[in-house]
Amino acid sequence: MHYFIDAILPIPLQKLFTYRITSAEAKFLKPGMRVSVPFGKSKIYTALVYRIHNEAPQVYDAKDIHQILDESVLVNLTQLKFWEWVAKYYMCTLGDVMRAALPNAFILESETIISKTNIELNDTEFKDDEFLVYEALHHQSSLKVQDVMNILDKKSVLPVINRLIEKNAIVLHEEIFEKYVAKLVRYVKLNSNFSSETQLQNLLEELSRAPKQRKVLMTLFMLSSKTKKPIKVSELVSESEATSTVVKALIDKGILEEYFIQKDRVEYTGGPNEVSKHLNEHQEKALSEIKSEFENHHTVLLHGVTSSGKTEIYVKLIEEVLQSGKQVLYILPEIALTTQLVSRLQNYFGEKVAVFHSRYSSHERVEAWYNVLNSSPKAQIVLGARSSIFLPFKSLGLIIVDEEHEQSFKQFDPAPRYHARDSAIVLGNMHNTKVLLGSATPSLESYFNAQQKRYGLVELKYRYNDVLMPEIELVDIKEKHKKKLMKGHFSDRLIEEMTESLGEGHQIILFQNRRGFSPIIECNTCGHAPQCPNCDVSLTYHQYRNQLRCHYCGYNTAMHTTCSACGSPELDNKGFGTEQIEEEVKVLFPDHKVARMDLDTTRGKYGYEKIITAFEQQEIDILVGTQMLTKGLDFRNVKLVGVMNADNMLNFPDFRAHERSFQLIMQVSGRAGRTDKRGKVLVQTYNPYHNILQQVSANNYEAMFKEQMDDRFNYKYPPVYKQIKITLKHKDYNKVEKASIWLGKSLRQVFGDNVLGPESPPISRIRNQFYKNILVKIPKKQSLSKTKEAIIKINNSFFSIKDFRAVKIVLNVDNY
Ligand SMILES: Nc1ncnc2c1ncn2[C@@H]1O[C@H](COP(=O)(O)OP(=O)(O)OP(=O)(O)O)[C@@H](O)[C@H]1O
Ligand SMILES: [Zn+2]
Repeated sequence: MHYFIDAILPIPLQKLFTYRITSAEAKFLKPGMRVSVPFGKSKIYTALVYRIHNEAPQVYDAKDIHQILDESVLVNLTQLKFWEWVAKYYMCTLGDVMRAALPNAFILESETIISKTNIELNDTEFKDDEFLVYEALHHQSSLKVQDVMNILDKKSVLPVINRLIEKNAIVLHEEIFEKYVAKLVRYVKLNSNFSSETQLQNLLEELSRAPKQRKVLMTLFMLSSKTKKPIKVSELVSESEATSTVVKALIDKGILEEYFIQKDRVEYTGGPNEVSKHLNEHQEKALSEIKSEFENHHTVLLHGVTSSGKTEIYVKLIEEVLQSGKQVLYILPEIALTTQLVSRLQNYFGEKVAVFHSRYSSHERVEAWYNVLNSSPKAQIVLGARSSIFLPFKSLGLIIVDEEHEQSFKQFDPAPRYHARDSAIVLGNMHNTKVLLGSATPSLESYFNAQQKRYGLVELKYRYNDVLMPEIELVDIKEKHKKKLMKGHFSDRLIEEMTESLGEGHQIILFQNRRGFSPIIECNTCGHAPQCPNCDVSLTYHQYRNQLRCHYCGYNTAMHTTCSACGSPELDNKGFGTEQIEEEVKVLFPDHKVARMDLDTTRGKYGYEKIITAFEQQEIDILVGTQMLTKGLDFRNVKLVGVMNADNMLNFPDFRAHERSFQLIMQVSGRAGRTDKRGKVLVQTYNPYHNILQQVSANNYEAMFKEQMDDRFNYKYPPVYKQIKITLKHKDYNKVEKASIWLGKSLRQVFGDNVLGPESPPISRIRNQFYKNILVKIPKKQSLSKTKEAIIKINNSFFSIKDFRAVKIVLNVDNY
């Protein structure tokens, strides 16, 4: 009898590949183990065993596998089932999913580049073959897998490489990552030897001969009685008018004790092993509602206003799950922005929290994988970005999707183009586990699902501490321009409020949407932006054709010379960025420190952490930023938030622009007044009567939801219709045009008017490839899987046309 495996290769192959194995290998191998296999003429890949069987392939001779790479299963059966769902739902291959799911270090291939780490290791730690490779890396900076084969004069080198990775001796080229170490601040306190009355008396007596030291000590007592916060050395020195030598003398004598805390991880907490907070009555009620909703629903949406203390509720739920010995998956939109949350959870759960993110080194990711796989106590709570849904969970007890409305849960490129929230819900189903979605501004689709009773819904309307929601004031900048009350992009009202806030020692956040750079035409006089007559979106300016175009239906018109609303000739390609705002702030408030948080300033390794920490430590008075600022950050001293221009968000050419604007403004407003005093938000706009802004200032999510849903019904957009976007790419414009017309026609024959396009996207050429988009809208009652089957069938006929074969097609399911 012959034995074979079907294997998943980490490349986009439509079918699994079959390899021959020996009967001994067949006994040992299980689905979910890795093997290395030859592919093509000379390539070697890491593949994953999917099925073991006795059926020889019909059309080719199966090759032998090279080598077995695992001693036990690396990917469990539930994961394989989940991969299958992802591949089917998002219309990609299992190889695509494998590549997204496994840390790179697990899928070595012949092209992988290997280099040495900076860690010097002892020669005795290596086996002979490992040493040869390690040695070679001292003479040349990097090696390919093929080089390693030559060095060792054998083909099966992946196990050697794997062992070297485990020993931290080598890394794969893409990843060199260091952990951020926050700047340490030096503090002092009285040594605990002097805690009793008498000891203290004796000490003061003793110090009567050292008046300077005595003064420092008395100052320390004075400061400690005034505040509960730790006392900084620098503060003590300046308050007691002493020198740091005097303080040092006291430390050397063992009278004072110096200590360090990472400033960004402390203050309001009692150290690393805090117990979870006592919930207030609203939180308590929400918690019990969540539990009762879970009795009838697999997924529950927690709609809790900003700063209502949702995180503390999650903590209570996590505690319960941990007691049952199960694992918790807590996913967040962008881990880099959530240092704050990591430390909050670590305060409560210490080592049990594992963080998983693509920016971590291969070693760390491999370690996290094994910890989860083995249900190690070190990874009972996995806090991660979207890719953490692919970890090898054995017994999930709860999935939390925080800030569920965030767009960054969706992966746009490369395949699998999955949405981590939606996939997490499916994952939860497979594990028979509850899923909690949380947000202050839920996505329309989740709220819609809650209304349809598919999800349970729990509302939490009060901020923790009963602080009122920030007061929102709309500032009409059209009016201000007319009355000459603008300085640059700042209205007199904003300057007034900023001055007052700074005077009181509070911090300020100024929000300017990154998308301000998008090519939208806006009238300088009335703020009107030309709209598409067929769709609910603004038209986009295409410079090279001097046209206004709609991205959705292809409507186009020559660029207007005057505003179609007010007739003014002052049409402007709007878009000012954070940088410009920062410059203006420097001129307006030269005595205050301003910083900027956007893609440019956070690029470095510790970009985000540095800025967030500096803002927390109040080294920055005014922080200017993009939507990065809006995500779940918890600052204590911010009282004022300024939204520089609401219009460029509202006019963004996307059917979700209004929903997004509401979410962004509500979220950034939510950063104000989180402690005791009510915060204030100023929203500058040309159009204060815009419904979205009215809904924002009334904090009326339900009204926004209702109105937007009406639009979605009328224009057949999600969540009412589903949609699949099909993108065609080729370097020859005529070819892609012809191909897209053919495809559009064929799709229309099946789906009729629910096909939009083909249409050139606003950036129609990227890296010398021309793009065309086709959108397929899918009514609720039309079967999604049948729709996909039809699309695949049409695609197959497409590729059977010789002329089109070189055109690349990208399918994006739920492309929003
Ligand atoms: N029960 C509680 N006891 C003490 N402090 C609490 C409690 N609940 C919340 N807080 C504090 O209130 C602040 C806001 O809570 P949290 O960050 O959990 O709100 P949130 O609902 O997640 O907000 P957002 O949606 O804006 O991220 C935090 O500093 C938190 O520590
Ligand atoms: Zn249109």
